[in-house]
Amino acid sequence: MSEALDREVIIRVRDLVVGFGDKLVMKGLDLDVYKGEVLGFVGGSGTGKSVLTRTILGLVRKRSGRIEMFGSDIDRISVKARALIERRIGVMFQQGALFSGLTVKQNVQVPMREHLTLSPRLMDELALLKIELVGLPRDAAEKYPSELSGGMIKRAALARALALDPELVFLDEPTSGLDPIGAAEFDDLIATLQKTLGLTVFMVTHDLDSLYAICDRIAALADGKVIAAGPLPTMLASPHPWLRAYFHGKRARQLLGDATLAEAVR
Ligand SMILES: Nc1ncnc2c1ncn2[C@@H]1O[C@H](COP(=O)(O)OP(=O)(O)OP(=O)(O)O)[C@@H](O)[C@H]1O
Repeated sequence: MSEALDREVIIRVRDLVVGFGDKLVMKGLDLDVYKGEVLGFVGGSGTGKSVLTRTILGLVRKRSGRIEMFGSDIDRISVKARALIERRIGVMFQQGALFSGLTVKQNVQVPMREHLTLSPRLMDELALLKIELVGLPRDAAEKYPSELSGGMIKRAALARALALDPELVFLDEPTSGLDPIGAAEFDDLIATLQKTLGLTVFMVTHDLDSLYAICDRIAALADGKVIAAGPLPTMLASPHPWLRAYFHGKRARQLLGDATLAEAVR
């Protein structure tokens, strides 16, 4: 508790209500994301993980509630202040969402063009740095998304998310569609970048391996609310039926082993 009170909150969501027509997706949701952590955000299919991400990013309109980022209520700041906050954020959407008509380098330069005024040469150098940072070969820079493998597309999308040297990164199912080895390599990349760049990471994922391998805390969404949040042992010990099914199901047992799970709930 005192640890939580001491930590700087980068995203604070309070009493968030979001809906479409007469259907409510968020029903008074609260969430804190702390500076420097990797928060894994889980929930059943269609519970609203993407909607929450998009609402925090200002892409979906909320009905009520408060969203603060970097200490500012995003409804109460000027357009200029909002743009400054956007510069501190990187986003990797599901499936990469690269522009198919642009090369990898040009994709990485999109946020640079939007937010910075740089010479073409400097933009090229910066884009190449980001491309190397995510472990892509230099010659990937001139390739189009259709010429890349699934894993390379993810890396290119991550390079674009890092284009503006963000402090906070949103990753929407970063390892989906990758084979287990590719997914583990991508987890390692995220963990390394998070440590070396001091990033705060908000990661929506279905991938139990990622949760175990790289998340400092996990938050679970069900019925429009965060039903539990904390480090893995806290989540494993939760009596909530959805969490028990999720963390103690067959796949979890294969990953963690029965002994670890039994230890966690003792
Ligand atoms: N623009 C929209 N208009 C109407 N309903 C929407 C819209 N966007 C999302 N929804 C609905 O909101 C709910 C939550 O969707 P969301 O995509 O956030 O789920 P999710 O938890 O990310 O699911 P998954 O894990 O399958 O990606 C779903 O019922 C979806 O149909």
